[in-house]
Amino acid sequence: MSLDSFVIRGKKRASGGEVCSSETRGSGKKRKVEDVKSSDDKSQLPWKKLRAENLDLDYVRLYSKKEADDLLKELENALEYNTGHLARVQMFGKWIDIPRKQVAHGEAGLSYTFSGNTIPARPWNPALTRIRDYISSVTGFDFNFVLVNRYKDGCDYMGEHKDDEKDLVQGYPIASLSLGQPRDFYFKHQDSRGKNAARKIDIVKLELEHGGLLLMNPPTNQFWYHALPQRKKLGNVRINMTFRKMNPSVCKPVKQGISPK
Ligand SMILES: O=C(O)CCC(=O)C(=O)O
Ligand SMILES: [Fe+2]
Repeated sequence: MSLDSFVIRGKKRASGGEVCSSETRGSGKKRKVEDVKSSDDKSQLPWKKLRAENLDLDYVRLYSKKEADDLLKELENALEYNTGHLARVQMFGKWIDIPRKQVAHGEAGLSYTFSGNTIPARPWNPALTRIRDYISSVTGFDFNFVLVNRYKDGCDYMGEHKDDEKDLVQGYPIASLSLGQPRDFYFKHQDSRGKNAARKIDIVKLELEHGGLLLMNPPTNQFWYHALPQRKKLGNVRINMTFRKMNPSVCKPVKQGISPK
């Protein structure tokens, strides 16, 4: 893969669509991308390293087109997504339907709390287990939880957020595998958000390809927000899986029927 397909340089991309009002654009400056030496312990894959202040990412095209096509098909058949209250989040005190579909799988008893909601892990299925184990073998990190997001087309999106919740093991990478429609993805430093930003720090943009694996290494999620913006002209499905290491719940289960003293 060429460096140019990793770093989004221009405002408009060939695959880009209608510009949405919430879209954020960077300076378009090319950032430094280093090849990781083949002696690196992340296997012999052609990883690309992307660095900025307190941002540390690794990216590789993990699956071939044929492998990624087959996996996407398998997951489309195997996965069922959350509905009802599990498909809602709280934004500025209001409950809204998430603009995509979502489900979590993982070890029994694990759950993920974010934006006012708690998503319980369903058991691992064969496809997710295979993908998890392959990612562990090439990264050297093990994961006990995966959050799956399905974007039916370019209208579905994920807003700016940091994956820094308390139930994540601190100092551990998050491995994000994408299948289907390639989509733009960006990182914005917390000090450079909003009109009254304290600093001006370039946005880091990349394209997440079919079969592409992005490792978000610490301390990235402490300092940088990330988002998958709308691209309304894109019509195809995309599935993203973020493999995570979660702490087992530290809270004791609530006893039913006993009122607090
Ligand atoms: O779909 C994506 O690539 C973004 C996923 C993500 O940021 C998340 O699940 O926290
Ligand atoms: Fe995220």
